[in-house]
Amino acid sequence: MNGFQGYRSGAIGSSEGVLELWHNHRLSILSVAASILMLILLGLSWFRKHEASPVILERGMPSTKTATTEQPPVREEKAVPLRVTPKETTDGPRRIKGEPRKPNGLRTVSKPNPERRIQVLVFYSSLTGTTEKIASGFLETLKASLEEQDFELRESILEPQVLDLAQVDYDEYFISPPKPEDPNSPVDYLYLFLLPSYNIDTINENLLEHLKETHHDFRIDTAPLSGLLGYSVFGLGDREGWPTEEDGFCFQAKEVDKWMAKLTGRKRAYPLGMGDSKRDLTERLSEWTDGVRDVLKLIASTGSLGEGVPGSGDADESDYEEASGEEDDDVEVMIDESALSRKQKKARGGNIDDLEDLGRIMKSSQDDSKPSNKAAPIAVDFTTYSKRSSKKPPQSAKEMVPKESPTYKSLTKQGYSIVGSHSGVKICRWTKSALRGRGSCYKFSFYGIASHQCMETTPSLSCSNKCVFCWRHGTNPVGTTWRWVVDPPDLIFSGVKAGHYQKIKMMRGVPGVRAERFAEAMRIRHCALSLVGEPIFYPYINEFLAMLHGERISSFLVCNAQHPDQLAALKAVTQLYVSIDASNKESLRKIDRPLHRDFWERFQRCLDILREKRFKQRTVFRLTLVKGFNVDDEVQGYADLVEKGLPCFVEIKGVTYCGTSTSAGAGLSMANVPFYAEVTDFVEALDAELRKRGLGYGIAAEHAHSCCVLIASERFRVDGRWHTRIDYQRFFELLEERGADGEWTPEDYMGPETPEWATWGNGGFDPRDDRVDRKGRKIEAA
Ligand SMILES: Cc1cc2nc3c(=O)[nH]c(=O)nc-3n(C[C@H](O)[C@H](O)[C@H](O)COP(=O)(O)O)c2cc1C
Ligand code: SF4
Repeated sequence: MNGFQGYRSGAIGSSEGVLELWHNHRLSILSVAASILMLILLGLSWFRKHEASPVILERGMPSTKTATTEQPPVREEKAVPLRVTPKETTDGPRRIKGEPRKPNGLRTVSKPNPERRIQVLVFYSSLTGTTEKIASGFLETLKASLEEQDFELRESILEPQVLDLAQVDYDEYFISPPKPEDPNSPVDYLYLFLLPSYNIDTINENLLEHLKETHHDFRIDTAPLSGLLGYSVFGLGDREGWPTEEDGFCFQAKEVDKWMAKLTGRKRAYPLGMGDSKRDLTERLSEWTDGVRDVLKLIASTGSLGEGVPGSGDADESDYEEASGEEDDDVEVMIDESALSRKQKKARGGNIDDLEDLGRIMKSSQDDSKPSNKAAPIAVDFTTYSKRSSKKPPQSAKEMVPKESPTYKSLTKQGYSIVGSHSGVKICRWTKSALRGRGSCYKFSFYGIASHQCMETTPSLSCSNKCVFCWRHGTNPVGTTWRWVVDPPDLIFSGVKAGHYQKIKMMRGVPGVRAERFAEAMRIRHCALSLVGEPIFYPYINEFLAMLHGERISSFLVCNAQHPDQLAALKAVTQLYVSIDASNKESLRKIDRPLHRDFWERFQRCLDILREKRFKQRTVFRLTLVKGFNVDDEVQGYADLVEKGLPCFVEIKGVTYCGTSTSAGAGLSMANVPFYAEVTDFVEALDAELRKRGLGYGIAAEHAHSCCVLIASERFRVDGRWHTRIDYQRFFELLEERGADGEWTPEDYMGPETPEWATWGNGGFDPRDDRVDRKGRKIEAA
């Protein structure tokens, strides 16, 4: 036991003893004297404690008796209010809970203070010597990488130090940040931990006990280490003895990470890393080291951890899932579309012919006075004009989503980054989930897409439908023609990538994000062109696709079956989707609310085109089931459409309800969301109908978690086993060998067998991940 533990329990015990004396005993001269003596001792211990926490006092931390409404200001961040909880009972100590305010989900980016130096402290513990060796190697790597930095950066970072947790005085480092030796030369600290796990009593237990006690100590702030610049933990373990995290793999590193999050007020600088000392330690450690190095550079150049989604450190480190405003991305969510602006309504009545007449010269409407961090828009008019109309083309075009428009505000509020004037990128719920080891979307189960390496984007936020289940929140531009300035594809490509990476980086401090997945996420491998809007509306979609493929990023493109000419002209994509939202004209009109008068003919033509493409590309029908709209009595109709288009796959998915007050405006409610059993009933009926017609389809896979089932053509069944996954490597090889117009078939890049857990009847949840409910609580396998 270390000296500190004795000291703490003694102090608290004394206070209770004194109270008892006062309240429960008749006073004798002796007891009064003893009490006075104890009060003096208690006072001294208070004094000692506060003296040991100079940063807290300096920053105006209130004592329990002098509660103020101020929180100590964290360096370069605003002072934050303290929440004072009312006394719950008349006895017991008064508790004051201080929590750093969540600054709108973002950490402030500030300027470094040239006066201050950064000190990296590497704490480690080691029983059998592995971590000790690792720690000194890590120190050398860190020092060497600092040597490579430019002079200014080097100057601001002091030589990193390694500290053995068996030797350090916890009071010195884990009640408040250490005091600098020279008060005139202030130092800010970054704590790094290299920690093996032991299921026996070791120094790790003492450390954890200390961290917990500090957090729960009513006399000091719950986050007394918030003065640190940040912290990060790397755990060492052994999968041979402790194969999974549930079995205890690296459990103490996880605990230290959790308690440090609370004590620092969510200053997790980099996700928790974990390595198996017998297998992947070197690889995992080197990923974590790279990440930590980048963060250190960021701190040295900006003075803070930069932008970040709030991490952890809430009172209960609750594995908090951002519930507010978080929808299932890439799943259909019901939103009120009735709130179209008058302008938009007017636009609907305007030109409604298709984009056929490309290539007229257009006068860019770019406002020169605007700060331009983007390349100039392409001076080409892609507007289509009615053949019947004698109207002259307009001489200028506007931006689709100008910065000052309500659409821009609405989209950015929903988490989109707007790139240029008509493109958007957003990280989806599944990307976040995969970063935290909580499962990827159905595209992983079916096609092998790891969600944390997937970018969801669109080069056109505008669309020519107003589907009742669309989640555009009623503000997106709609139109049948491209009436806007066109941004060049390279601008969009670099912009969406930057936007995506920036959003991934903001996940750095979120509890549960795994260092390994975080590192992998910094390389986009897939692109889902399925965000709001209609991607093939963008006149340079083929050029944009070529850029994706050039960086070996696969493309899943979803279109709304309203632009047959663009669909016909589309070059190779990894997987080509057409939304099939209804099986007949009336139903389609009701659900998609298309702007094109000849929407049904366009739809039919798209199916013909898809049929033609089926031996060249992986073609998919995407059905979104909305009860009361497109399910009842439509099985035959859908089977007709499958017979017409003969897609490689049919994805059937229940609509997702986003629960906003605006949903009702589109005439939808929770009652329109089918249960999974209803989805599977429909799938079985459709499957039976397709079999009856001898079309060669079968139910291949499912992802019950997102209410999605996959029917596949027998072309993707080999020796009785489904092969719905994709060989991405082969796809790129084919593209590179034969070009985007080259000849090959979808079977040429058919991937390995669909994993057993993903096949029909097995649920489709990756057993390596943890299933959690919406509150982040773990769901045990049935
Ligand atoms: C007695 C004992 C208990 C251990 N308990 C765990 C454990 O609960 N979880 C884990 O992941 N690894 C466990 N390990 C593995 C060690 O954490 C791992 O070997 C580590 O690399 C040892 O680091 P060190 O040599 O620096 O002490 C245990 C090892 C021993 C010898
Ligand atoms: S495909 Fe990509 S963008 Fe779409 S839900 Fe899955 S991970 Fe998200």
